[in-house]
Amino acid sequence: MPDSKMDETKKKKKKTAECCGYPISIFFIVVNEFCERFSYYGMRAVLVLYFRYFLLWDDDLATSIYHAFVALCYLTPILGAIIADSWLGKFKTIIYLSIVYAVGQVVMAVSTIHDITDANRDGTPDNFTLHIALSMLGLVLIALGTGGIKPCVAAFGGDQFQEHQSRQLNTFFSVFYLCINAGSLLSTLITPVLRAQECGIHTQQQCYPLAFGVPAALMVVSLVVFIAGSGMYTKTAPEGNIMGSVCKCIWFALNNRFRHRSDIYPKREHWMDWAEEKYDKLLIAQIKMVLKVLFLYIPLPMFWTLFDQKGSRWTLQATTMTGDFGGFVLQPDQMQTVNPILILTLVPIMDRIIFPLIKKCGLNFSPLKRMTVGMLFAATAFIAAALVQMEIDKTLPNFPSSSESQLKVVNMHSESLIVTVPSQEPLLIGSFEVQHTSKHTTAVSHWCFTISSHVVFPQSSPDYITFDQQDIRLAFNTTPEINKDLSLIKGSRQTLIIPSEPAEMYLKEDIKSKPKEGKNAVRFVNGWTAYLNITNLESSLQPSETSNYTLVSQGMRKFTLTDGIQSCEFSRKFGFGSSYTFLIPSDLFSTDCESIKEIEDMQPNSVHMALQIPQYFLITTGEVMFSVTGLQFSYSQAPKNMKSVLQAGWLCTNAVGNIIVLIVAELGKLPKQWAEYVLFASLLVAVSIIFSIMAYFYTYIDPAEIEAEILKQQETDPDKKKKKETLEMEEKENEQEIKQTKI
Ligand SMILES: C[C@H](N)C(=O)N[C@@H](CC(=O)O)C(=O)O
Repeated sequence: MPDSKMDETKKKKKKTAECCGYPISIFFIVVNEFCERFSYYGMRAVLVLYFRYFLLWDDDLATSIYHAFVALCYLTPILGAIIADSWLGKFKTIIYLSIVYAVGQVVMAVSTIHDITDANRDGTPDNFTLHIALSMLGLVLIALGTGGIKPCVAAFGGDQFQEHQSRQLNTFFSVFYLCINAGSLLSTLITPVLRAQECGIHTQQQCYPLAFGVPAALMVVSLVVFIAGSGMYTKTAPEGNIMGSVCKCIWFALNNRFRHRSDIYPKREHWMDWAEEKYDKLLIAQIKMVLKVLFLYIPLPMFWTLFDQKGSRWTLQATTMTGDFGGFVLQPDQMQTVNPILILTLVPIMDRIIFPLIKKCGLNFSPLKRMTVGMLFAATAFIAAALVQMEIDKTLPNFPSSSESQLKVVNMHSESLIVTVPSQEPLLIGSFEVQHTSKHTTAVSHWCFTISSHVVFPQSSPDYITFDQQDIRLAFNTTPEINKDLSLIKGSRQTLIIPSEPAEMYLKEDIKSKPKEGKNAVRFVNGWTAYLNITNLESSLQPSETSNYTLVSQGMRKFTLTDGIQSCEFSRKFGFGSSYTFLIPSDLFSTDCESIKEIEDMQPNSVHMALQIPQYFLITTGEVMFSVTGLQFSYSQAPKNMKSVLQAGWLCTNAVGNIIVLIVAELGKLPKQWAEYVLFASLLVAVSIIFSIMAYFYTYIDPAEIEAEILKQQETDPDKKKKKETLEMEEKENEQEIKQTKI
């Protein structure tokens, strides 16, 4: 069937398939967008944690790859726009690229199954290279898919409406944006919960396969829903390679200008006017409009640089905070849901109340002014993030620098000990065994089997003595006196365990950074006379032995201790990000585990995640003013046939923003995280000042009006054909000149 006939048939179908004035096909597109955004944001919500804790990359690498991925997602729309406009049309482009997208999500989910390479069944993958390769392949396919379909889906939705449905068309775009945020909200809530589950074939680990698998399934659903609506869509044929024409026209203008660089040629008003010899006045005027807007876009990436750090730096910040909201516990990666929640509430509030109110006050809050204010809001969000970071830093332990070592002493011996530490007063270390007596209260307070914070060491953190030399000698007042030479590890925290037999004292390395994902690190020192099995520990503990740290989640945790004959249960409630050493006494079973004592190696996170809400509020207000306005501005200032070109250009500002994060984070490595936040805020303030100056000189246009005027002029322009002929003649003359010069 010829194309025109096919379109007619579709339109006829569409007329019958309407509901409340809307084409029914819109339902499929809106549901498709909801599922696709669920898939994209769900995967993105757990991505940085997957890099950090599954692939074991450090914060900087995890953040860099995350932003490189987001940048790629916003670069590929150009490709999608070209494919749709000049080759496949929107419908086929959406289908083919959605298949690529779904395959990418499945590959990504497979890459997170630790069991596929965990031959020794220790819970960690044996072949990280395979997992990295698979996940990178998955991410490239996802970026190609999500970015490729992005400029097509909304436009395809718009194509479904007929001229008399312009009111419904506007509502469609609002509903479309709400669907994006509803999908984002649900997935950002759900996928972190799925990730926090434990699953696995050989060992139980964080359930990344489920957290990535559900978004993959949603992408398949999205594709199926889109195909299901196939019979109802209005499918417009590809319009031709508009991007290609634009590039050729610009290239010709530049070339022609260069050839006529001599002063003998009269100047033209605009450098694009040098394309007049060959190209339509209309196309030239359209390109001028687009270039004017693209020029304004130059400072915009800085906004996205800050905006997209919600998913990386801010999520990592949340892992050092507490998410206990009383009735429920929020995971660090779930904090990102605050953004879509606020979007769903702020968009109507801004549109219905704030902007009309500003208009009523007689203020001209033009789109470009709104965007400038949006940038300033984003900058203040980062100042808020810096203030929160300063609060967090106050609660972080005083970790040793790379030239220092820290030491703590645990006395499991039955007597108090006096230890002489280099360049310190002799210290009394109360015995763990005699702790319930008042024997040791003279030198130390409370249950002090470690060197107490009450003994003043100006340079040490609580319970740790900090040394700036590696080799130290400790002297203990035992008979005969024990002298212990220790070689401390630089930049590390260690505990000297003095067992019931002091001569067998040994060093054990302590945790030296906050436990991952807001979990708690716990270990046990066995003061019981026989070996002990403890739930959650990898192996049984020999007498006087200290276990390695094991990670436990927030909440009430129960440990069962057994020596094979007797057993008892020990329960404790944990917060976020703490670390404890539990000391098991020799009267363990007679006290039913109650005599177990704890040393706090690291205090739990105490700064509440709710403190991140102001920064989320500020950045989302910025987003509504900047992003939503920017989209409308790009649409309203673009000529009819170049709306997708400008959309792709707009999305590109987001890509560049993410590339800037990579560069600034790598080049400007600042020792303090709060300083990096302040740096980003300052950069955005500087950029928003530049943007406001550029905006001041911008004149708003009505592209349709300009286009209509040019078309009218062209109709009465007899020179048009003549100009083309002159140009061809000139070109021939030039070629001949070149040939003659060569001869
Ligand atoms: C979830 C965000 N608040 C949002 O609305 N994002 C939009 C715009 C964008 O980031 O490109 C989307 O995902 O399309």
